[in-house]
Amino acid sequence: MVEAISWPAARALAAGAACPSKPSSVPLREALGCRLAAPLRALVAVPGVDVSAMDGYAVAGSGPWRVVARVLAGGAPYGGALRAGEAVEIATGAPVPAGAEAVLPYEHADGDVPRGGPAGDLHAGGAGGPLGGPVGGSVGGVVGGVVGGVVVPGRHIRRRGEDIAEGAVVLGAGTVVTPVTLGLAAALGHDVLEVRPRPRVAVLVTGDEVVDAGLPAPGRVRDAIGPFLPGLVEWAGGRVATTTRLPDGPAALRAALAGWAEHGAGGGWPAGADAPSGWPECREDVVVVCGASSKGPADHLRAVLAELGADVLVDGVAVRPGHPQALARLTDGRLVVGLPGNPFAALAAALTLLAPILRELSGVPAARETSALSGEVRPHPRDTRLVPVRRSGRGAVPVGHDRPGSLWGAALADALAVVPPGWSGEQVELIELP
Ligand SMILES: Nc1nc2c(c(=O)[nH]1)N[C@H]1C(S)=C(S)[C@@H](COP(=O)(O)OP(=O)(O)OC[C@H]3O[C@@H](n4cnc5c(N)ncnc54)[C@H](O)[C@@H]3O)O[C@H]1N2
Ligand code: MOO
Repeated sequence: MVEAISWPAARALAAGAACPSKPSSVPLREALGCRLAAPLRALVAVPGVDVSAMDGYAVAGSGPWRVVARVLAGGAPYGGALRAGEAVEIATGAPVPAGAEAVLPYEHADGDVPRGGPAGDLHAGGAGGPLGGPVGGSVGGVVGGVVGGVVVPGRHIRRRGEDIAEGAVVLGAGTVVTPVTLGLAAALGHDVLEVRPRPRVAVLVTGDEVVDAGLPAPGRVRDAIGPFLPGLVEWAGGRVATTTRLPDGPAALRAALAGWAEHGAGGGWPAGADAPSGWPECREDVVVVCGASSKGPADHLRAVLAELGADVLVDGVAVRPGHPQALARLTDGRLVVGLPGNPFAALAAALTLLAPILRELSGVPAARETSALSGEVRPHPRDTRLVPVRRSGRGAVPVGHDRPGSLWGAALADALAVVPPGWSGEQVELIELP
């Protein structure tokens, strides 16, 4: 057991306690924010065939050209090869017929070309489009008609694989999946991505005085930690799988940490235990316990961890706020993070112990930033202070309202400044807030 270790040591120890998750295939939507576990390859070429880059006419040889067909994106391609002097009316993205040497956009075509919303009508394939006259008619530009103009060979034809060749590696393993990555992956034919999956987090909110909704009665407080954890966990690369309210008392906490499967033999709750209703089987990677971290009569976390034979890795951190935080490993390998009940202290502890664990498990890196600090800051002689700040042209400025029981300052802030013990004005690290 380690007593109140320094803040940097606690953060490093938390990161080192996590074993990175095994790669798995997940549907595109679920991959957002994860790291690619394998390079992303093009399963198809882009474009997949030679296509037109413009709405107009695909032409062969020199003009004028007789319009022999119309080809729409998504419609049947032109069956044969174009011969010199022939053209097909073509939509952007439609396959260019064999033999076509260039595409002549409508607006560069001479002759009796009807006007009026060519692209939209052509894409829609609707009759009444610009060239929507009867097939075989004699108006210039319609099938059977004639168009002229000047073309540059190869112009306005996107060749197969010109943007991305089939089989090309477009992103390396380790890339973080962004919304744009999902679009690219879909364009390249992927339905699933091989990623480091998001670690699953179970949240246990303790405290008989804690209520979930409405105005808290005298002596009660609204849960302010449960509501911020899912977003924080998601931001750090994980996912909150369950949030469970527990009554004060060691039995419920012990049972919840040990898991329903072990304690609910025969489907029942252990005799004498005040069982939380609907407690799901707890098989997440990390369990977060909110409250019960200190030394009061209702603070049972340490005793329960000891009973369960957990390996306590961190027992108190020299940081303000948040010093009663804890980290332990259960015998089945799951990590338990103990957050203090005071909400700003819980946030500080979540950023100290939980976020590094989730980042290590998911492989999603944290932004690193240092800054000058201006305004009044009182360093602590022995402990690191985490101070809510806003960035400004003259450095990070404390926003105040930073009592351990209140999230006001952190809600006004865009980062926490890490003020080391005995700080004397040098640049400080900023931890980004979710
Ligand atoms: N004798 C000592 N007492 C305390 C110490 C200490 O070292 N020795 N440390 C203090 C510090 S610092 C903190 S932080 C708190 C930590 O308390 P616990 O983690 O044991 O949490 P509780 O006692 O249950 O609650 C503390 C405080 O927070 C409120 N609370 C609890 N859960 C929530 C929640 N989900 N949302 C909003 N507020 C919550 C609770 O009502 C209490 O007011 O211990 C100090 N005491
Ligand atoms: O540090 Mo407690 O963690 O002050 O609120």
